[in-house]
Amino acid sequence: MSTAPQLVVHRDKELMAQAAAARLITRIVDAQSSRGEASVVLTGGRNGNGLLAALAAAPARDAIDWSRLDLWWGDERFLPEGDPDRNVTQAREALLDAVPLDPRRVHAMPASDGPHGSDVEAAAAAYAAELDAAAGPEDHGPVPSFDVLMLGVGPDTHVASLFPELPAVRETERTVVGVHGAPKPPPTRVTLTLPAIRAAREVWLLAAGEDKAEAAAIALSGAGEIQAPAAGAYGRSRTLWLLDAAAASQLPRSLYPPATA
Ligand SMILES: O=C1O[C@H](COP(=O)(O)O)[C@@H](O)[C@H](O)[C@H]1O
Repeated sequence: MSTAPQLVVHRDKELMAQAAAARLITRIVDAQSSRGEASVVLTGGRNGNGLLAALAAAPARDAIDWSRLDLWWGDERFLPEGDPDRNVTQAREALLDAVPLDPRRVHAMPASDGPHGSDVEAAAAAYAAELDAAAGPEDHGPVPSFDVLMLGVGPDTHVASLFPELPAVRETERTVVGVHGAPKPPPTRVTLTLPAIRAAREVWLLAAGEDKAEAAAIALSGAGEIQAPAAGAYGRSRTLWLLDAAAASQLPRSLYPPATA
């Protein structure tokens, strides 16, 4: 069942990143208090990395028990380990290297020079198997019920590496697939599919900057998920769009909240 998107609009991208980081800290701490652990799916891109940098700078980050946090990725650029364009490399730089995570709980997607070599389908299948192994009987299928799954929204409405009209966004069975011919470099990627994304309790879509305004307006105005993948990303309990004023500037009046914070 889809949850209707809720919108929060902040003054600018810096404030959006700080507020989203504060929100994430609270969500992780709450999950760890009630279940003893938490799981979060990270996104790449400017907004996702901005959030991680804000989290690194937030004194309240110490409220998180980093050793009881599972980190997963929504997508990865299929490049060699340590490549500066890999989402995990950027996340390590922005935050992960500065906090005491349990390395066994950091579930990076395979690199193109890893055990599967350049076989992106094998890499995707391996990540799907890792997710399946982490899912428990209380989960709703072969993917854990992530507490929060974050997605940066691309200017073309892509989320994770689900680009408009490409086969990956049409996938209804597999939880992770290889992507060929992505319009944004690099062309070869690994991505969670929409069914895997929808296993999350909460899905947060991040959109800051003028170049995201059209995408946000299209995705939030009833577009189909094949043409606008962001429109198909929702969580089981909550779907939250975190925007800055520039990204919200083309939203229809009926959607735009009365006040910005
Ligand atoms: O390539 C990617 O792009 C999107 C959006 O990135 P942005 O820089 O336009 O915010 C990102 O969500 C995805 O994880 C990444 O691989």
